[in-house]
Amino acid sequence: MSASKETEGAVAVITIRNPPVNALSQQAVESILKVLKEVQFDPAVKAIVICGENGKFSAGADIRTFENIGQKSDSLSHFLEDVNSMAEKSEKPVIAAIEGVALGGGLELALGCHYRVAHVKARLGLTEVLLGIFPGAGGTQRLPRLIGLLPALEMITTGKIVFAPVALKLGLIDSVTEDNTIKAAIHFAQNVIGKPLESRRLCTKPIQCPPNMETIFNDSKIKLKKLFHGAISHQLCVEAIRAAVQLPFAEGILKERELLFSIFNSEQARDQAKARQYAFFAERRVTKWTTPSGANWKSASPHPIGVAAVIGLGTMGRGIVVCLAKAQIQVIAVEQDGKQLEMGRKAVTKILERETLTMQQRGLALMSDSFGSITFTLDFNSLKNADLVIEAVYENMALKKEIFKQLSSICMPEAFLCTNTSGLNIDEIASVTGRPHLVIGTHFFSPAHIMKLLEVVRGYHSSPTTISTVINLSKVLGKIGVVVGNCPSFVGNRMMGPYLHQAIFLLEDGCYPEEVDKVLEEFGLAMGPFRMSDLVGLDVGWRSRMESGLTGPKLLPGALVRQREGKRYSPLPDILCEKGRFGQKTGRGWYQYETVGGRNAVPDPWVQNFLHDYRKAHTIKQKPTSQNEILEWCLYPLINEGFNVLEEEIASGPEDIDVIYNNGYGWPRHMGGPMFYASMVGLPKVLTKLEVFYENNPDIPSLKPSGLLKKLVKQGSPPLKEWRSQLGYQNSKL
Ligand SMILES: CC/C=C\C=C\CC(=O)SCCNC(=O)CCNC(=O)[C@H](O)C(C)(C)COP(=O)(O)OP(=O)(O)OC[C@H]1O[C@@H](n2cnc3c(N)ncnc32)[C@H](O)[C@@H]1OP(=O)(O)O
Repeated sequence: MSASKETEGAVAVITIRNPPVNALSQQAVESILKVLKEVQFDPAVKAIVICGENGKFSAGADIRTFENIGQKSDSLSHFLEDVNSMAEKSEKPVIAAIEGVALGGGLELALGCHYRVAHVKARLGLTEVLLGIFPGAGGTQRLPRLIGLLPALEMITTGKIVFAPVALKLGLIDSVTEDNTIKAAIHFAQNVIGKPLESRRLCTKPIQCPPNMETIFNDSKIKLKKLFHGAISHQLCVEAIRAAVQLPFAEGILKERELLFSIFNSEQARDQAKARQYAFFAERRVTKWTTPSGANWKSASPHPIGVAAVIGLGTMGRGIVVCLAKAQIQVIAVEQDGKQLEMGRKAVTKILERETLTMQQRGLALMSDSFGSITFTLDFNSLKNADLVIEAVYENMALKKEIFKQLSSICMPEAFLCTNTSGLNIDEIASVTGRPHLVIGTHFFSPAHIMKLLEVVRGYHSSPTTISTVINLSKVLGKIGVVVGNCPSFVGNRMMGPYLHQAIFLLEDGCYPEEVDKVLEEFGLAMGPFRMSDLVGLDVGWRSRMESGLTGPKLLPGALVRQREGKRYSPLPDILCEKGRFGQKTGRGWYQYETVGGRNAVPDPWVQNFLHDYRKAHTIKQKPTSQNEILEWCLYPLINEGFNVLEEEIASGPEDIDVIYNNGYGWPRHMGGPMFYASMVGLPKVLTKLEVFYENNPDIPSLKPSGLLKKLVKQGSPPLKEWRSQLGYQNSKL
């Protein structure tokens, strides 16, 4: 961990060294300061270049040192600001040579420099807000002075990262190079030696402000509240930028410091920051997968995938084709039916056109011919050329088995066979092939080209190489792959089950869909259970319940309306479906919509009357339910199922579950994920509540507290990072 100096003629090159990402620890900043002082006083040095070792400028503060967030991170920011200020005041030109990343404190350091030269592929951003803090080393004061109020407001409040070409357009950097960045920066430095520096010092620059600033700040706060559901740091960013506009630079720096300090002083803001930092490391932790049999990320090497095939061009298949093509993988897209194939081709082309436009807007000159080529075909035999096949037909075991039987004989013997399913048994599908070790589940989330999560479902026979290949593929696709075990509905949907049932029981007991949704959305979930069900389509669950005989023609005669095999059952969603209310797709569901396919959910008086009549018909007494009761009643059973999933070794650690929920189910990152949330609430409290719920509702088995939860409480509720050791897995490094 150091910064070193070399000289190239009259130019001193300071290199930050702290592998793997040149994070700015206390020691690293001390070292930069020391070398910077040294070169300031060296008469032979006429200009200074600052760069990072191994193609990365700096990923900002060392997040690992934030563990006990408080004064320490606060003073680290002040310290970095001292360095920034020294660079800014230097009488010799200081040039940041940005390769790879300049993020958070890394970009703040670059803003203290007089000039910035970046490699064309470099990424720049003030990402602090995504870790629950905000730029505290002058970033909120310098960025608006450099690129203007509105772009700075957007970058700082959302943590948006821009590529060098966009940064150049914004005026964030002065030059872009496709060649050696350090050499380009040295050359740049040589050209500016002796030129006046006053106009290059951001601390002296006025901010160009539009006249309606107050409206801009207020609108921004409202927008951020909706977007980030009550996360405090985003709001504070706006206040810091307001200070940049209203105060002289030095006072603005003091205000920035005061606001940052307020995060460390508020328990709620501190918890949100802890949760976000946990979520960051949890995403890295899940790449180091393990299975109960002892296979792990180190024990297998992934195979590269040059050609991938997708079978079925419905909504999921189309999205999967798009993400493979975007990753420049050659795709064979197969359909059974000519009309479906044509519709699929058109839909994929349309999405890729939109993606091209977005890429261009983001400064990535990626034209459609830079996507992997796609062959649309009805010919199943073309699958013989694929390294990996993803079957994405609808959820029907017989159909999937039929397809896998064919794949087994058509595909290369070493080809990997994946099934995109949200809950079917992988082993049953693998059993019809002659290569169960190469079969694995890939549960994509809709829309597949956008959602980051991929549940990678290991079957009993899936080999470590197969797991490793698909996890690697998920990274290539820009997704986060989480390895999970094979059980009905896997991890995410399995935990959703009790949550959705609980929400529906609340309707029987006196709540309305909009009331329940409001509580969960205020908690931070992207969508409450009823809006989400309307989006997914109520018919999906209805079909599956009919299939399993819970409702419809297969229901055994004499079954009670509100009970199945002695367990509480609510027929409410079945009745809605019988009335043709499938959600957004029919314009009616738990809500009403302005049109068929509309998205704006409006409370429906029909639903209210229907619930009223239903309660009356079943003589259910309406119970008043507080917001807190709604929250606990819905979330604690979801968490409880998470503990069951851990106990059964379906997920290998709490981080896996949290990554799944943060990236696939709209869980608010500033709440860390359901398991992290449970650890913050306190396991004894969750357990006690579940015990009371179960005692009062013995006909709801999902309320029965999980054995693992009880065990952890009995052991004195160890911190989350120790739960893994209770499962026989290696200890978490978090
Ligand atoms: C002196 C401080 C003064 C002011 C304070 C300012 C506040 C901040 O700067 S907050 C930090 C802001 N920085 C970020 O948000 C960047 C976070 N990192 C990333 O986004 C990515 O890691 C990446 C830099 C884009 C690299 O991505 P990738 O190539 O996919 O590799 P990863 O697997 O993500 O990371 C590799 C390895 O590095 C660890 N790591 C990354 N960033 C940091 C960091 N800032 N601090 C500490 N460690 C970091 C990451 O955990 C990985 O470690 P493993 O042990 O291999 O898992």
